[in-house]
Amino acid sequence: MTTNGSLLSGEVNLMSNAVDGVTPPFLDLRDIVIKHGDRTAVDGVDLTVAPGEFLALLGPSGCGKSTLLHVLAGLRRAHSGELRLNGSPAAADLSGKLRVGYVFQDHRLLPWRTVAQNITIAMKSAGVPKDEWDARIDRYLGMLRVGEYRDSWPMRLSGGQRQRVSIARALAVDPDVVLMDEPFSGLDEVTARAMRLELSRLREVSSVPTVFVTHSIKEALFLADRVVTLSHGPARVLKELSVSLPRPRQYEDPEFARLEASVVADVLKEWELTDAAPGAPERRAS
Ligand SMILES: Nc1ncnc2c1ncn2[C@@H]1O[C@H](COP(=O)(O)OP(=O)(O)OP(=O)(O)O)[C@@H](O)[C@H]1O
Repeated sequence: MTTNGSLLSGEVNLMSNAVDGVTPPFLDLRDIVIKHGDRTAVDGVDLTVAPGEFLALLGPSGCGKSTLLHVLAGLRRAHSGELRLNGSPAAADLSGKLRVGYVFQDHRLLPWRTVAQNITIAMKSAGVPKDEWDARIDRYLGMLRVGEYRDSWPMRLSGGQRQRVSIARALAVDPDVVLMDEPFSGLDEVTARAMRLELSRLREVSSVPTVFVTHSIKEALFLADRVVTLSHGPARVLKELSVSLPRPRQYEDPEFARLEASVVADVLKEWELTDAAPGAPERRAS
């Protein structure tokens, strides 16, 4: 780590860099600090994502989850810290080093393009060969059960259907990593539950490493292999929890309820004790 806020850059080897049979994390972030101007948004976060892992980043509104995701997406540089990709040092700026499938809170489909055209635009900019476009559109829309809307305008779809299309668009670029920023928080609870189930089902056929940002404890426990709980802003890691319950998970399962209660106890204690407003410039002394 350099002292001027930027990181040492290095060759990025996207192939596995296993040493002595031990596969390194796909992504390995150490002591990452991210600032907006002179305000610290992420304050020394350590985070790993294993190959094929579904990781949930759980934190309260404004704590810095999206900011962290933006660094993973290569949209923003870390101020300081160490970042590794498959065991090899990577620069603070991941831009162009990973093919990212990004799913936003809102669908971000262009209303003047059909569903298929929206997906085509993403594939084109990701460099997917043209002769694969049609097959991929059919495959991923089919996988998300919205194949019949291939040639529809986004405005003809429900909110849940639009989010299905935006997930299909993210997968169609054959991403190295999928980043999802509260993709179901704009949906009603019934639709959100259906979408979580859909995503859980998708994991059976797709093992792209995924980082899923949420402030919903239920959602994190329903979906993730591992839940990383963040503090009030500026974000610090409070706790990590591996979730080994079989899928699809049941909210009413006593073990699910027990895990939920333990996370609630952890986060409420921290979040309630923090009287600083979200995004306050400095973290509380602990
Ligand atoms: N471009 C920016 N310039 C200045 N401050 C910013 C910028 N983007 C975010 N922030 C601030 O950084 C802090 C973290 O924001 P961020 O969007 O990462 O939080 P979040 O946990 O994703 O919030 P939410 O769950 O509400 O989406 C907030 O205080 C926010 O106001």
